[in-house]
Amino acid sequence: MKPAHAAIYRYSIPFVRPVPVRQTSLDTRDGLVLALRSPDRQHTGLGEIAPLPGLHNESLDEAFDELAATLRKKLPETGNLTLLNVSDTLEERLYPSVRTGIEMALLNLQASITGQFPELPCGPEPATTLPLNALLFGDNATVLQQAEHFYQQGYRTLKLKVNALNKADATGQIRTLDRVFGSSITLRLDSNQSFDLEAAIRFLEALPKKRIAYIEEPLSDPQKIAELFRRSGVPIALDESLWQTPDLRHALPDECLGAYILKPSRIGGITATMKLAIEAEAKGIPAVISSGFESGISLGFYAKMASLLGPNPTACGIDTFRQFTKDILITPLCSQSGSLCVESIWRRSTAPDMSRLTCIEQWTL
Ligand SMILES: O=C(O)CCC(=O)c1ccccc1C(=O)O
Ligand SMILES: [Mg+2]
Repeated sequence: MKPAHAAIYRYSIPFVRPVPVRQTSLDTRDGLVLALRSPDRQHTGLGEIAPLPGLHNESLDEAFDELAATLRKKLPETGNLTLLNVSDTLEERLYPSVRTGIEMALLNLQASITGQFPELPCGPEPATTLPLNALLFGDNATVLQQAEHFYQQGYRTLKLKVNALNKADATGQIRTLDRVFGSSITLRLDSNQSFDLEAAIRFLEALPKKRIAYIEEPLSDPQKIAELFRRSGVPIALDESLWQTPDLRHALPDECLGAYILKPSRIGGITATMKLAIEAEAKGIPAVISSGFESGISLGFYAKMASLLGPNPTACGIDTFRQFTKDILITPLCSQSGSLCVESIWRRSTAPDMSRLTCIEQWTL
């Protein structure tokens, strides 16, 4: 299989409301879509390259330059691609967002040609539906309103953004959610490395701990994660640490780890993410496929990835499609009873509304 034509498109989608990332907040999501086409142009494979300010180090322009340079050097002839070998077809030093987009496009092109998405070699039975965690952020009234809305829709896993700077609000929000929904929900917290150790301990001590599955990246100094677990008993999920300090996970006792949060475009590709997911599950740690506010093109693909991990997946962090006023797909993604139907969501993700994409460069490879 060898792509013969390539095109790079650009998109810009407004968020429904400003989305907080690290120190700032964003009004629009900007990204690139790579389309690889077969020699007869009958088949197209799409991949998305969308570094997020505050999450990625590379800018969109830097990603574009590297992507264009990679395409100019020609993509290699490839045999039977799987999620575990697609990475071998590319050179090692690529930005994580660029690697993810090219791997996604190659796998989607092969899936279009063969008529089916490649399964994992010797993998478990795939899931057909995928539960999601609803994302909660904002002031007290907004968080409760959102939680009630999602609960009515069928969501049972809620992920709340908490920040050391307004921990009193977060504490109140979590206690309210516990009082209103009790044991019918599971709460996940994400502090994006905002607490120091002592503040995190005090924060967690004041919470209904039995309701909390884990806290993602509680500490500005992740080296103290084991101590935080020892002193609080709350399992810790790794997100930023997985790429900032990749060896840290091996130094932590398995029982302290609540999950690996896996954002392919930040981890550095489809293969790298699947390998980490398989590592986590082998240790009995949930692998939560998550996203960095990418478009439906990535989210449909990530749904496929998550489904390949087994028939009973943990709730995924790809509910972010609802943060867009209008996605770039012909048929936007939607959930049913708080879950995604994997096959139909992936099919939707392969059909963009071309009027929302601007072509910026194309090649015959
Ligand atoms: O995991 C989810 O449910 C949504 C994704 C999410 O929270 C996120 C989105 C963009 C940047 C960082 C993060 C994060 O998990 O920290
Ligand atoms: Mg996180």
